[in-house]
Amino acid sequence: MTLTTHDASAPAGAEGPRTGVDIVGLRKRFRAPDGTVVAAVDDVTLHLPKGDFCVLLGPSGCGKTTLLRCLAGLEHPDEGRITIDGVPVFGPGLRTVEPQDRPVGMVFQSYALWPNMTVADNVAFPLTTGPRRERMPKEQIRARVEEVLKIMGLSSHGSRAIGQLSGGQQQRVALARAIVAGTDVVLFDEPLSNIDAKVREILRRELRAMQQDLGFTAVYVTHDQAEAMELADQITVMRSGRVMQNGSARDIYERPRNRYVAEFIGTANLLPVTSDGGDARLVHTAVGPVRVAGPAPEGPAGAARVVASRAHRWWIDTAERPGENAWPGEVAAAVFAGSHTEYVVRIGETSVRVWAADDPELVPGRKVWVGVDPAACVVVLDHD
Ligand SMILES: Nc1ncnc2c1ncn2[C@@H]1O[C@H](COP(=O)(O)OP(=O)(O)OP(=O)(O)O)[C@@H](O)[C@H]1O
Repeated sequence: MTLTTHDASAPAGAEGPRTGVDIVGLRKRFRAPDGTVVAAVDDVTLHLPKGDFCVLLGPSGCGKTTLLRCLAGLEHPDEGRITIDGVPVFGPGLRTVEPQDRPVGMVFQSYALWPNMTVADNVAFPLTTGPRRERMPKEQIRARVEEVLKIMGLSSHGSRAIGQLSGGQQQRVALARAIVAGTDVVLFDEPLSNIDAKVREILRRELRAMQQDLGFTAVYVTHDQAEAMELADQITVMRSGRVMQNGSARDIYERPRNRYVAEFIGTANLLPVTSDGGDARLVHTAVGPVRVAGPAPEGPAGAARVVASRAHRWWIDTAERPGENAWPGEVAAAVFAGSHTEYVVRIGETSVRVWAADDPELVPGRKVWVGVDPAACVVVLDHD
């Protein structure tokens, strides 16, 4: 990465082969104080394409930070291989490459800035320490620091002390420091979670624009699905150290692989499949047959499956509307959520959630018809 903006007119291949980050069979276990062993990263194989914004997403404890720290060299994996932009940094028979020698920048949740140094000195730090020390003359460092401070909107703050900045500004300094050395990969560990909601939104948009402009590969850890959806070219959903699904935000949202992914991202109705019958596109559930779309799900024959559909793809009507994927029901609850109202509707013993425009007639006890577009119904595995 250079600190000029990305030249979209450059001929294909002018930047060399597209590599990015390759992780193969990576494992990292920890021993807890009580002696139990935790598989924080459990046989992870993953390709993070060069120039993409890749998000590692999952609940607390799923291993996303440990995986990121393995990439940074801050954690020593037990097994596997890591290659960053064609450079093997960890693998069998390989001398482990130390964090400062890896071609990565890193931004932490806690900013990790030097409080006694000025903004400019913090940003210059990666250029004045480690192996680059001899290579860059002072004047060039000053010019480079000015360039990144400008990108981050901090041009007039170079001589300030860190303590004189707001949280959002401090994180901008940390971002500037991560990109100053021109590394092609920048690792982010929940960088916006200490920043208040409004500033977080702005920084998120700026970060995405800056990443696209400069063209670096971003690997970004978060537990916030909205943040993941907004930022990512590729989302990796993790659970208990393992990758549950890897794909674009749209893939993950519209074609979740299993119940876990469907429930972790967005609001889904999950109807257990009681039998497939003969037609892969018409499955049987407790509410009756459901017409579904999409490819047949992976997994062994006979594995438990559920039909997943998003709450906003359902409709609700006080008029009778019999037909395919339509059922009579009764409103059990209505919760006003601003942009929509969530109606909980009982269909026999089963409850579904329907997100629809607020309607004062739809009160608990009201008889209604609900239904869902078959194109919005996919069959997914009930378990991992
Ligand atoms: N140094 C350590 N010693 C022992 N166990 C650890 C250590 N670091 C992480 N773990 C355990 O490994 C698992 C994964 O932790 P990790 O911090 O990678 O998860 P995470 O998904 O990033 O969670 P969070 O969002 O809370 O940071 C957890 O069970 C955690 O308790």
